Parts: sequence; structure tokens; C-alpha cells
Amino acid sequence: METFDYDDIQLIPNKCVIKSRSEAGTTVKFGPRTFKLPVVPANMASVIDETVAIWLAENDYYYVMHRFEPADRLAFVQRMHDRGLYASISVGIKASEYQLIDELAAQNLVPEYITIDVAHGHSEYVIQMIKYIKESLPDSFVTAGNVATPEAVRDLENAGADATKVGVGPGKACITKLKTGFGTGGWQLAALRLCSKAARKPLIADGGIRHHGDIAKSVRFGASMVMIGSLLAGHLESPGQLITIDGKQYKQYWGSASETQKGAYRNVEGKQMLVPFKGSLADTLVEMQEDLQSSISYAGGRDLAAITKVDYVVVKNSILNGDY
Ligand SMILES: NC(=O)C1=CN([C@@H]2O[C@H](COP(=O)(O)OP(=O)(O)OC[C@H]3O[C@@H](n4cnc5c(N)ncnc54)[C@H](OP(=O)(O)O)[C@@H]3O)[C@@H](O)[C@H]2O)C=CC1
Ligand SMILES: Nc1nc2c(ncn2[C@@H]2O[C@H](COP(=O)(O)O)[C@@H](O)[C@H]2O)c(=O)[nH]1
Repeated sequence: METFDYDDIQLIPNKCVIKSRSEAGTTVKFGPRTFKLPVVPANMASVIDETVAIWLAENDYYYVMHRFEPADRLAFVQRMHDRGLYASISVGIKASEYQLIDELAAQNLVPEYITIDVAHGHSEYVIQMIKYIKESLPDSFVTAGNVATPEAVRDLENAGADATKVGVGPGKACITKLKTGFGTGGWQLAALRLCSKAARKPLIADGGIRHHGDIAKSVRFGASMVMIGSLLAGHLESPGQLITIDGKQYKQYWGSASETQKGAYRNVEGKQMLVPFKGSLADTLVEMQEDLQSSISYAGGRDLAAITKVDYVVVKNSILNGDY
């Protein structure tokens, strides 16, 4: 099996057909809606809160609210709908989560998007949850994850998932590889490529994005959407605390399976860290869009589809791998 990660790949340019990068279209249809960018902030409590979710929904970006204020999710859906915005929530697979699905269905509160968010998504219990949601809330678009293999993608799609999220352990705050020996850390892009061979429905590439160019690389290797945590956690609007050390500003970023999030040291597979402070989220998303427009122009096209066709080379160690 050929393994590589984001830093090992360079996409090969084609003849440019547009006069200006501003002509390149970065929109993507994902489920029932079309979004400005194939980028979604991670559904982590250190990346998104309700204020960020509202701003993203109002500005035609995809968002997925985290599941770590479980009792508030039904009211969250209601508040988003009252504002005329789409609702996109996360669920787990424990018994209480079935109760939430029942309550949403009973009140005819149908979130446009539901993401089943479990570390090891290739699981009979995730399959049961997919089936339950599709029966109870058939109009919700269901993403299931996280997975690492084509078999998992097939199983979750066959159970009824509308999209699958790929990435076990490549995240910046992740210690799954160190704690368990498993995952796609260090070969996330190759894992995405393998999964895309099996997928018949959209894939979300989740974790390991360190540069804006990694978004284009994800699209090249089969992602319809790219989930980003650490790179989007350092903003003014990000929930983490702002911290100044030696005159430099940082924001706190913590994993969803960290002791910080869990409030206990049990099944910990994540850590807390600092990420550089970056100013406003809106500015970063505009820069991501401009960079992606440039990627489309290098691909020789006018929209994201052009990127999916480009040739590439594997250049190991072209820049330093890992966290730097
Ligand atoms: N993308 C990634 O690589 C990873 C992401 N995370 C994130 O951390 C958060 C917490 O994740 P998670 O621990 O799944 O959440 P939960 O604590 O909600 O666990 C999900 C359920 O699956 C059971 N389970 C059985 N085996 C596993 C396994 N190997 N890994 C996880 N659960 C298992 C758990 O039981 P029990 O707890 O009794 O085992 C629990 O009932 C999520 O938001 C997840 O996305 C965490 C690790 C990796
Ligand atoms: N192994 C763990 N993975 C985690 C944890 N919390 C979140 N995540 C995953 O990371 C990505 C974000 O990755 P990044 O490289 O962009 O920072 C996120 O979407 C989850 O899938 C965790 O505690 N442990």
C-alpha cells in the first residue's frame, strides 16, 4: 500500500483558463445546501460555540455544532430554526442519544444535518444509530464517523449514512496513535485516497490540515468537505481562552477526548495545547477561499471539480514533516 501524507504530495499545474483567480468558484453542494467553501470547523468545544455557529450559518459556511452540551441540543435546533438558519448538530451513540432523536422527532424539530461523532466509527453501535436516525428523522442528512478504511465507508454507507468522515488519529490534539497504536496519523491523505475508492457518497477529510494548500490536496484525494480543528481554533471568536506568553498571543485548543473536555482521566486520547492567535475567523476564511481559488487556477479549471483530476507527485520530505 502506498502511504503518504499532506506534506509528501505536490499537485501538478495545468494550463490556466481564467483571467483572474476571482473567477474561480469554491462553492460546494453538501447535502441539501450549497456552501461557500469545502471547509468546516471541527465539531469541538475549543473550535465552535453557538455564536460561531450562527455566524457561519448566516454567512453560508457549513458548521457542525459539538455534542458536549448534550442537554442543550434540542433547544439549539429550535433557536437556529427560529432565526431562519439551518441546524447542524452532533450526537454520540449512548442510550441518552436515542432519547434526543426521539424528542426531536416528537416535536417535529428536524435538524438539516446530524453528525454521529465517535472516535471509532466503524462499529455496530454506530450502524444502529445511523439506522435509527434515518428511520426517525428521514429528512436529516446524516454524516457518520470517524473511520479509516474502505470497508468502514461501505458499511456506514450501506447502513444509510449520507456522508462519512475519514480520520482516526491525525489531529493536532490527538494522542490516539501513542495511546493505542492505531490510526491514520502520518498517512491521513493516503487513507482518504483509499476510502474514496470505495465511497459512493461524500467524504469529509478530518484532521491533519496544517496549511491552506492541504484543502486542495484533500479535494484531489476525494474529500467533498474538509474538517479543520487547530488551524481554526486560534481566532478572536474561538471558544478557547486567550493567553499571552512573552508578548505573544495564543488560544487554548483541546481535544474532545482530552482530560480538559472529559473532566476526568478516563479513556483519554487527546491533549490540550496552545495555538497562535490569528485575529478574526472571517479573515482566515477569506484567505482560505483566495488560496483555494488560486489552487483551482493552477488546476486549469473554474471550480473545485478541476482539482479532482490533477496529476500529482509524491515528494517525501520536501518540507519537514510533523508538527513544527
Ligand atoms: N477523530 C479521531 O481520531 C478521534 C476523535 N475523538 C473525539 O473525541 C470525542 C470522544 O470520543 P469517544 O471516546 O468516541 O466518545 P464517547 O465517550 O462518547 O464514546 C463513544 C461510545 O463508544 C464506545 N466505544 C467502544 N470502543 C471505543 C473506542 N475504541 N473508542 C471510542 N469509543 C468506544 C464508548 O464506550 P466506553 O467509553 O465505555 O469505551 C462509548 O459508549 C469525540 O468527539 C471524538 O470525535 C477521540 C479520539 C480519536
Ligand atoms: N485522537 C483525537 N482526535 C481528536 C480529539 N479531538 C478532536 N479530534 C479530531 O481531530 C480533528 C481536528 O484535527 P486538526 O488536525 O485539524 O486539529 C477533529 O475534527 C477530530 O476528528 C481527541 O481528543 N483525540
